[in-house]
Amino acid sequence: MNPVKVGICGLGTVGGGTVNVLKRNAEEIARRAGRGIEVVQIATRTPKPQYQTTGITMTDDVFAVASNPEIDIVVELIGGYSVARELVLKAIDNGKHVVTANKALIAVHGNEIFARAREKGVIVAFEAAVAGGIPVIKAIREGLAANRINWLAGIINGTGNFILSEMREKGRTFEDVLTEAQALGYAEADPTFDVEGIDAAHKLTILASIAFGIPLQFDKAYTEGITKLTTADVNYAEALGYRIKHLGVARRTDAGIELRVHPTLIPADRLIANVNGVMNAVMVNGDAAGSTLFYGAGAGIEATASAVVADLVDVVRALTTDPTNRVPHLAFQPDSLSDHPILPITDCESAYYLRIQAKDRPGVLAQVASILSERGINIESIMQKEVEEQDGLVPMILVTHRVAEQRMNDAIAALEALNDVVGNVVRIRVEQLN
Ligand SMILES: NC(=O)c1ccc[n+]([C@@H]2O[C@H](COP(=O)([O-])OP(=O)(O)OC[C@H]3O[C@@H](n4cnc5c(N)ncnc54)[C@H](O)[C@@H]3O)[C@@H](O)[C@H]2O)c1
Ligand SMILES: N[C@@H](CCO)C(=O)O
Ligand code: NA
Repeated sequence: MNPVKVGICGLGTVGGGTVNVLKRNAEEIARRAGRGIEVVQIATRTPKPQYQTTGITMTDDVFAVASNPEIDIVVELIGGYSVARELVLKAIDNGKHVVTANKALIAVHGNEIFARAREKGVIVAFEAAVAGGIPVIKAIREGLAANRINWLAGIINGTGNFILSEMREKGRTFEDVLTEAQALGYAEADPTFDVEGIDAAHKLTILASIAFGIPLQFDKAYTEGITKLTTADVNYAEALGYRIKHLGVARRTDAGIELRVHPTLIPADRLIANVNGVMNAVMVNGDAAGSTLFYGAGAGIEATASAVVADLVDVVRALTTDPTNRVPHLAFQPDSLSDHPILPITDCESAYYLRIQAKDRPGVLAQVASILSERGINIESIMQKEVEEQDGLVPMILVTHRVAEQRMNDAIAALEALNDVVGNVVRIRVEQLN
């Protein structure tokens, strides 16, 4: 099948990431989508030579993309309200599907845009608009579709959370961290959107609509930023067992829906209180599922591109006439499954915690170390109890670097064969998960 043709408007942080991810993972993406996804045109005012655009038509006119008869899907990544609105409406009028990362646009003009899209029978997808790379829109819309959602609460601005985390952990100044967030591409074109809570309110507005089935009502959201927070309050909160986080909260009550963004004290031992840096997290409480928590990078080049490309895959799948291709049972199209082998455990790699019961004699440690080093196993840390346990045995605790299981099996057999080692070596695998 021919690839689906895509036009991208905006080659900044997210646009550049999208071009990169589409190119790097082209084959994997086509195996999932059922067709290739080809970028044929990019509109930008600021061409970026670092992105590979060979074979792609470049223009500075976003409306040329919306009118290009070759293009099936327009990706809006220019940001802002007015040109983006015109662009998206024009693309829809021309029968194109739209993918956007623009939460300001959806929160403020979404009702109008969706109505127009319904008239024209096209899809408008916006996973990247909320919490960057976290697929939270999909999770609420599809995964939690059975639930009456009671409330949701989230850290939904990466820049703000990055600033608060760096100020608390490293004592850096607000301005210093904001400048870094801008350099990393996290911040909005106007960073007051981030630090005054406007961006979070845009996202919360979208989440509330998806959670409760209400029209988008950004103008009703209460918005308070982080600019008035002081180090003193951060420290007092800490002393009381709390962390201060900038939260968006949407809660259903008998009287109506609470829609509010503001700094909030959260007990320090809650998972969401430990979400730091550019990471975002959204907690959703539904009557059937209870509380679920979605965590991941809330901003940044490829994290956001991940959500944009996922929306592209969704649109491509929706275009197929075969319903089984739209939701492939194993996420990849059935004729695209690969024969990559599953490894036997002996070929699997991990780090290891080892506990060795050794006789309290000089030279045992050297013997243990040489058995491991002969097999290329590096020791990360070692702990030997000073005091003898019963029977003159001293436990020796080691943590190793990653190594294939077979090699560790050989090493353990050699360790157990040492005269000064008694009984079996206890092994527990270690995963750093970072
Ligand atoms: N940066 C992030 O981490 C992130 C995450 C999620 C969502 N978003 C959203 O994605 C969108 C893009 O953000 P970004 O960070 O990539 O912005 P950016 O400023 O890095 O890039 C915007 C690009 O659009 C181009 N552009 C803007 N107006 C144009 C016009 N009228 N004609 C032609 N080109 C135009 C600019 O030249 C630039 O290449 C915004 O809506 C933003 O809110 C960003
Ligand atoms: N400026 C936004 C980008 C992601 O939406 C943030 O920092 O969260
Ligand atoms: Na998302």
